[in-house]
Amino acid sequence: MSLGSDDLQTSLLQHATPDVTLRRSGSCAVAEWITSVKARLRSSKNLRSKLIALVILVVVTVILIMYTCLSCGGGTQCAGICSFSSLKPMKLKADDEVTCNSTEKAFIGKNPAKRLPQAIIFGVRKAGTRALLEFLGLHPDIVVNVVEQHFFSNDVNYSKGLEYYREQMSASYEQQITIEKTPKYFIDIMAPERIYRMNHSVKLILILRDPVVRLVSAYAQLVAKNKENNITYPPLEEMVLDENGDVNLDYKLVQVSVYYKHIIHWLEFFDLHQIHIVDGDKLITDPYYEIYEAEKFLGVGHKIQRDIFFFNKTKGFYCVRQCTSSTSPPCLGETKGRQHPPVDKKLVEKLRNFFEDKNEKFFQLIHRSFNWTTLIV
Ligand SMILES: Nc1ncnc2c1ncn2[C@@H]1O[C@H](COP(=O)(O)OS(=O)(=O)O)[C@@H](OP(=O)(O)O)[C@H]1O
Repeated sequence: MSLGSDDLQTSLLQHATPDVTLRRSGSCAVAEWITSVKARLRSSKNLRSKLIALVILVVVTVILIMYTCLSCGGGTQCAGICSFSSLKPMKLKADDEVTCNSTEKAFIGKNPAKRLPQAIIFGVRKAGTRALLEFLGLHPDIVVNVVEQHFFSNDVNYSKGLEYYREQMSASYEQQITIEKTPKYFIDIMAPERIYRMNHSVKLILILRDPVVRLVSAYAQLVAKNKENNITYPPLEEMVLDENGDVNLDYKLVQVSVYYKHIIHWLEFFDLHQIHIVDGDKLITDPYYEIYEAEKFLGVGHKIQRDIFFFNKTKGFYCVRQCTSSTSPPCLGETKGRQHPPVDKKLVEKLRNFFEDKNEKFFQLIHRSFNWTTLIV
């Protein structure tokens, strides 16, 4: 059937009702509409009407895509055509000059009070726990406790009771959640049970990093701390290997990196779905993605936008344009992102071999695996 120019335009305009169509039956109706318009295009012999039809088709398709993306608001359901706008990792502009845009949280909430944390970042030390906490603290519905409490991992603190613990928390409003972080909890044998007793449905967050890189990071911290007191800390090789040249399991830094031994205790008390795992190596390269995943786990809305983060060349890490208080700087302090000492390749290989089966055991327990074989130490 051939349609005249006006007929074709009228017909196309009649079909150009994206709003109604979309609301009626979503993306299927949109696809149907596009197909029907394409069919009419094909059947028209008149060049002018074909051109007009094509222009209308393009304009309406663009409007439809914009409408769909705006109405899905950047959530997971937006993956696909809308992912360009929110989810895909995007390289951000390097920016060394940015200062922190101090926006004290303008809370409008009910019943300000100190509350026990509904979520705890319980480890792992040197995996990025501070960055994670600080970034989550940008969310208007999250209140973070900046001081590590060591409440569940320290008998003296624990004996002071939950009221004492609650008193240590920052005040929050009813709709907000409070988060505490103490990396030591992960390796503490008593912490899982004690936390379970406080709240068995607490949300737990565990940030992980390649165990070898983590070990070297912890070692760099010890070297730096000792240097402050004019003490020379022994070379890594000396600490990490025993007299036979095998990896020294008595060295605390090695023990912490044997993740499976620690997680076993947590899984005695908590379901895996209660533990959200953050990839600490990815938090360094793409903080937005990891924070977005944590927002989903915590059940707070998606508020921490990609453009809050910027890469600071001098620091070598992502920093934030927005900060929780007028005194907080955009980047984490100098104890975060230290220069690691050079480590002999053979030692790295030995450590990687040592951790291989231990990592495998850990992956089986958490039903997830990480590529911890290639990162530069
Ligand atoms: N954005 C940003 N800025 C600075 N540092 C960052 C960031 N994201 C992750 N990291 C990594 O965090 C590592 C320190 O981990 P923690 O905060 O868990 O350390 S601690 O256990 O609280 O001492 C720290 O380890 P080192 O690089 O070895 O110092 C960083 O690599």
